[in-house]
Amino acid sequence: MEEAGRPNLGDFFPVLGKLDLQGIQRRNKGHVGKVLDLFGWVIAQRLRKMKSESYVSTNDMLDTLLTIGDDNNREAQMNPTGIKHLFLDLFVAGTDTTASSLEWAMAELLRNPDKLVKAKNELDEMIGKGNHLAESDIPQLPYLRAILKETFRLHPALPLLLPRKAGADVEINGFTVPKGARVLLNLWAIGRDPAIWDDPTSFVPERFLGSDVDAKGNYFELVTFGAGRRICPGMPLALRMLHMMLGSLIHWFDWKLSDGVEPEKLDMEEKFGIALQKAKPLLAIPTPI
Ligand code: HEM
Repeated sequence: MEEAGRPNLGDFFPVLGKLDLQGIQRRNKGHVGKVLDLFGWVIAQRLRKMKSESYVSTNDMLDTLLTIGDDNNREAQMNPTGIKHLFLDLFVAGTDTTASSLEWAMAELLRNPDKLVKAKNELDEMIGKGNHLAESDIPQLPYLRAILKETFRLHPALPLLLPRKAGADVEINGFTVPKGARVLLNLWAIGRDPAIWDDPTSFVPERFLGSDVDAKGNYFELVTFGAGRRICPGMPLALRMLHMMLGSLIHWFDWKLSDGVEPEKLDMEEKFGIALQKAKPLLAIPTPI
């Protein structure tokens, strides 16, 4: 992901694109090749196991896709090469985005201990100390949901979404976007626009309490996962995972920053790249409750 997000001269001067002067495409091919080899190995192992008579299906995603591949009556066919590339897509799109959103949420809570206490109290009240958080609890946890929305607003995992290309000349607000132009949507700036948000640089989950705004593509001020027919297909999984992981981290541990860092001094600098990551990884110490 880091390599793919490096500023590439070819993006600014398309005529230089094919020359790959910085070697970005060459290095990316190498990284992608390694990941594809790894998935290829996993698929080959599974196919070998599936041939054995004693094999009991796990019904996981790989088993399901391989079974679809065997079914000639289906319209959509999946062969191991297709599965390998599908896994690459999901792996690239789903790991850094989810991990960095969780890291930013934890960093904001450690920088704002009063919000952390509020989230902990909500979990204690709704789930009860010592009880595990379940997916079905998420609708009963408005403050936890508000924390994630506020994290998406300030720290969108893909701050410029994914690049688009105008299919035709389009006029928007008096500006002409010519056919073929690359269009980037600056979600980071929208999330901090004082014309839309009060006190935009502060972490205030409360702004989402009692508000209908969510990040599922219906409110253009918060399109963390994009919108429309190319909206992130991993959104339902990402939202479930993030609520479950963040809620469990808050519910099961007391947290403090390492090396005695004062909350207000926590470094929140961002690193340049496709995915918005913390420049300095968050160092925090959990104590089981
Ligand atoms: C916090 C977590 C995530 C965020 C913020 C996020 C955000 C996005 C965004 C903004 C897009 C581009 C949408 C557009 O073009 O308008 C996208 C595309 C995509 N995401 Fe996610 N995503 C996340 C997690 C995941 C997960 C967990 C998966 C899969 C396991 C996933 C799979 C994909 C794929 C395959 C695409 C490309 C879809 C296409 O080209 O049509 N994402 N995501």
